[in-house]
Amino acid sequence: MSELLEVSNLRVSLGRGRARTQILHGVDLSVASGEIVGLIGETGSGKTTLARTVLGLARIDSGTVSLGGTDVGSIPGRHLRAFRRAGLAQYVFQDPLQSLDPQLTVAASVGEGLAVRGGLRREQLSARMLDALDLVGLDPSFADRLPAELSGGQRQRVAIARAMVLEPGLLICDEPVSALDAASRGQVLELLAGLPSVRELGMLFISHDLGSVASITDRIVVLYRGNVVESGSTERVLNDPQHPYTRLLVGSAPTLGGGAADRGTRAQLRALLADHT
Ligand SMILES: Nc1ncnc2c1ncn2[C@@H]1O[C@H](COP(=O)(O)OP(=O)(O)OP(=O)(O)O)[C@@H](O)[C@H]1O
Repeated sequence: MSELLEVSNLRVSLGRGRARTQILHGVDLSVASGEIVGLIGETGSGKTTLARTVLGLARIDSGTVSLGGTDVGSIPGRHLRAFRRAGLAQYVFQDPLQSLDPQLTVAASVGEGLAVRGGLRREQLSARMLDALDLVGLDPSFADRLPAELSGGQRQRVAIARAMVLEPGLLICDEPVSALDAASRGQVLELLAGLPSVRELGMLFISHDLGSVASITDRIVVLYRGNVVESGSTERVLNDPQHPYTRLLVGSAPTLGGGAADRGTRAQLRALLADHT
């Protein structure tokens, strides 16, 4: 497996003037083609900021982000749009309605990125769009529907098709199943888990839900207040967490044997955490 994404000692600040705050404090992370890496951490730990930086949407203070061999931080501002349009990394949001225009049919939504990129004839565009629908398990009859006519799970499939049609090397999924009901959640997770074996793809899977993370990732990176406090194989991190914060997360996860850490234990871990950060 070759490294697709290589993040090294990344520091990023957000906000302006006096409100400017450092969010990422020297983050290291990599994703190889063919693997699914889970990025976990509580609200505000910097997961989305990291994802946005990879997409060229946040300015880098120092450190590097290399995506498919391109140094994202050194792309001149005037070329960033072209970089994003090339679609080497694609983003799947928690709420598919964020990426789907309610006025556009499924066909128009899925084909939009390709149309903007240009260079394809109408029939080629249509064939690629149908191919992407097939990839996510939707038959051609969905092409003429509007988002309002779809279930939550079907909408998320369309959002995934819209990303995959651009043949990205990296798919960043930010809480992709947390807005779905339990049945659709399982189906969409199964779909995502299978993508790297049918397309040349690496995936960064961001989630609070350790149950989902456990079911589809190869490796896990744990982010705490903008620092990577632990990383390793999914099995090792979940079965033998080393850092107190990871122990707290794993112990509190209902889907992993729920609340294994009782209140007393959590209080102890929180105290430990205070010493470790
Ligand atoms: N534009 C901004 N200006 C200043 N601070 C910001 C800005 N956007 C986000 N932040 C802050 O950066 C921190 C990290 O936010 P981020 O969204 O990356 O966290 P997260 O781990 O993805 O959280 P969540 O799980 O809730 O999505 C938070 O404290 C947030 O308040």
